[in-house]
Amino acid sequence: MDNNYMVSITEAIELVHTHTHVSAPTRKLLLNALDLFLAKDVFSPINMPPFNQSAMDGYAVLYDDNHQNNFILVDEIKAGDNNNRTLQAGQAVRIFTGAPTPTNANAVIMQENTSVKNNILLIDDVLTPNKNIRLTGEQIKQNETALRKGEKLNPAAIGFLATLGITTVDIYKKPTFTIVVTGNELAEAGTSLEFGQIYESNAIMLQAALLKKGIDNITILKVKDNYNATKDSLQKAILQSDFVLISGGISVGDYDFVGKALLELNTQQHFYKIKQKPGKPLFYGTNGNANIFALPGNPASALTCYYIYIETALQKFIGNPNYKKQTVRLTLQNEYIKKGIRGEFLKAKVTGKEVEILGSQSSAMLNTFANANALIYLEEGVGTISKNQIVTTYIID
Ligand SMILES: Nc1nc2c(c(=O)[nH]1)N[C@H]1C(S)=C(S)[C@@H](COP(=O)(O)OP(=O)(O)OC[C@H]3O[C@@H](n4cnc5c(N)ncnc54)[C@H](O)[C@@H]3O)O[C@H]1N2
Ligand code: MOO
Repeated sequence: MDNNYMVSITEAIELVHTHTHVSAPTRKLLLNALDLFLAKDVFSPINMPPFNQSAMDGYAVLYDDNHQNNFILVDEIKAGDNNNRTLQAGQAVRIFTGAPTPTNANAVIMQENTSVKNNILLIDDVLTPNKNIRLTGEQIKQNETALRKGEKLNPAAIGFLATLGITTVDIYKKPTFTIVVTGNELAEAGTSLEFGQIYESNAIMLQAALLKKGIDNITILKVKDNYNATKDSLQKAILQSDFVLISGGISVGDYDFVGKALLELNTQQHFYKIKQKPGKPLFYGTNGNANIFALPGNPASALTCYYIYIETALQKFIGNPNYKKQTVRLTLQNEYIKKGIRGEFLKAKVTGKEVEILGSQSSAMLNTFANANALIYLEEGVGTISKNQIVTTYIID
């Protein structure tokens, strides 16, 4: 691909959808699978409930046309009792919530609607078949599908599988990330700045964004603007990670070595440069199992590209069937004068159904991004937009 060729935003998103490598399935303990997506259907190994259960504290009875109000009490069964008995018509047992009802009991009467005199149970209630009995397998039967491939394991899903006695599940594993930070001008926070230096902030920012998505296996490599050092770091990152994010060094300057090094390492380039602002010089490629994004060094560009492209790729990788980013349509609160024809992502603040474009839209500035909870998307070719216009917005969280 010609390195001056710029794809459109929609083409770039489509290429990410198409080329992102998906995770290999792996078996995990239930709790370690929280928020991950099932790689296989899960079948229930048991009936749930496994036996007819009382849903109330009261009395289990075997009633028929001749036995509706008076029953002889013959036993007591509490939760956990291994008492698998039967009744004769007209008999009742004292029973408690969660206890196994006698095999042929056909109703449980809550104790508030009963009285007992001389071992005779009197009922002030209407008897209906299986009243207050949780029947065997009524939630799920043995071998039925409990959860389907692609479902996300939220706390309820984990609880549900635990009720079936399941301890492990096959999920798509979380990716490992390496963030490669390039730039001679970058100093560590906590040290004093020499003239010409700025503090390095992209690594921790991207790390924070990934941590919010539950990604914690992140290696950070820092490299000077030197071709061989850049190439060596990229080689290492590609071999060790599912995702490689590179910050800086991707533009056209004499010391921007990232693009050249990635191609030299036989990376398959899917695009390099997008008709967008910010984040024009964004490289996306794959190499072996690695998904590679070389982000512009400007902090707001890097973070915008993260939200729009990398988060999408991440969701595809972890098997989310709905990995495509959703937008909402909101009413704009302030005018924006758009210059140029590139598509734009604007830092914005959503309140209810309204959205406000924030100041400091420069790709070098994070001061208003820090207050943003959304990115407004203006398509290529769109001109100035006015107050009360409906705009397409990505919510970032
Ligand atoms: N002749 C041209 N020059 C530039 C173009 C162009 O099309 N033609 N594009 C501009 C645009 S747009 C962007 S965005 C940048 C991207 O450049 P790089 O990705 O090569 O990034 P750097 O030059 O390394 O850095 C850009 C800027 O960001 C600061 N930076 C870099 N890394 C960090 C970091 N880890 N933490 C904080 N700040 C960082 C860096 O000091 C620069 O100020 O290229 C334009 N130039
Ligand atoms: O594309 Mo750059 O990210 O506008 O500054």
